[in-house]
Amino acid sequence: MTSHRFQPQGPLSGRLRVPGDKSISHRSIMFGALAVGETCVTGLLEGEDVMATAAAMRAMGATITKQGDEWRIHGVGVGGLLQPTGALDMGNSGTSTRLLMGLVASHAITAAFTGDASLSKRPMGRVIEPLSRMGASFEASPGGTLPLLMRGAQPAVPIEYRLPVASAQVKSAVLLAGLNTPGITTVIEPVPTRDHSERMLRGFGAELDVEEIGGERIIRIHGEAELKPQQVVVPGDPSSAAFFIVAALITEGSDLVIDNIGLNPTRAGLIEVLRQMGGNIEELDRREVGGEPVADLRVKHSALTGIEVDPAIAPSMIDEFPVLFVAAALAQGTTVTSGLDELRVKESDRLSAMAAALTLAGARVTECEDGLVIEGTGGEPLAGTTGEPVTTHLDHRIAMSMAVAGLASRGGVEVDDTSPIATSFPNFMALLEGASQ
Ligand SMILES: O=C(O)C1=C[C@@H](OP(=O)(O)O)[C@@H](O)[C@H](O)C1
Ligand SMILES: C=C(OP(=O)(O)O)C(=O)O
Repeated sequence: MTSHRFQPQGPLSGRLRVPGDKSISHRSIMFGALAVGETCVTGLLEGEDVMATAAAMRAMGATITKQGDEWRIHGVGVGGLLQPTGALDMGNSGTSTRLLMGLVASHAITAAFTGDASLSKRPMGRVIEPLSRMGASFEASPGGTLPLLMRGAQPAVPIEYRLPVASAQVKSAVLLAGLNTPGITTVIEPVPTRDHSERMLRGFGAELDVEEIGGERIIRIHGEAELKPQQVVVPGDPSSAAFFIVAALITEGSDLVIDNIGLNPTRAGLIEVLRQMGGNIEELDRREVGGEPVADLRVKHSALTGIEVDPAIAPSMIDEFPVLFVAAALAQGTTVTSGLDELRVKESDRLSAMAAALTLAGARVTECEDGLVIEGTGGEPLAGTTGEPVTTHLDHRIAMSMAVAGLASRGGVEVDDTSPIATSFPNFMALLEGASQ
């Protein structure tokens, strides 16, 4: 555990660049490892979560190396994954676990999945259920958690699966299992979630179609696919940029440009909500990078007003709520959020963790069953923590959100453990320090 006190540090200005998108980075390694030939990836996020995916794909036969700024992946072909000799250690990463369980489900592989204390509490029943229907079998810990052992099915059975939770990880697990399954595997998504798997699988040459009927998305993947190696350019992660967007909005005098941010509509909910609150966020040089819309964002200090956040927007900003709560704590008036049950099953219970942390830092927060209600200060800094530090519960987003709260406090915010930040944003502390110089 490495504790740190985050202090007010003056306006954020100049330009900065955050690391590559975590979701796209995981997928570029997985899909590269299933293509025949060499995939090259630039802008890959070198965080611990993505490295857990890389280690697992190596353990199942792929060759993954870094030369200069470029990652090169020699794939084994769909159906060609090898039996790993040891357990696959997923660290802190839900995305690695659920997507790789999907891949293993349609290979003749038996694999043990393990993870850290946070990941070992997270629900895997949501992927065990559809993957069992496809023929895989499981021995999981009580409650459907890690560690677990799974046996893939060869051949697997194609299914039509309606997602019971809005989850891109569950959607992707079924689609990835479908890659090596004869016939057509169908996922019905009542509420759209991030669509990187669909975009990238198409880019790698899979036959995948998406039909929209009455707001639902019906995604069909043709099995026994052949993936072709690609040149992937990973855009900057909007979920990482979120910390700097909020930091600039709530710190007086700030005028910051964050370069090269992915603005896929299934990820851009936070920007919309912050604009509704009065945030001044300008998109510069909108363009396309690696098949994703991208822009540089210019963010200026703004007087924010509390709002009622429409729960329908939640899937497009699911990882950004912790830092939105910080913005709300500094806004004028009340912010009400609801429909956020999924936040209770992330790296931590993010509703209770943020309610406790913000309260300790002097904010006025009420925790409800499926959201938080926050009375903002109207721009006045929070008091900050005095005695005990805030608890991050092995959750990178709690640590970074409370770092941002520290900037907008009188006495600073003490965070008990900054080490989880390395899972998604290894240079966060250095960038934060540099942004005010
Ligand atoms: O598919 C992905 O890359 C992700 C999906 C989301 O999880 P859920 O599918 O559990 O909502 C998100 O929270 C996670 O950080 C990354
Ligand atoms: C929920 C997250 O990641 P994962 O599910 O991959 O652990 C996150 O990065 O906020």
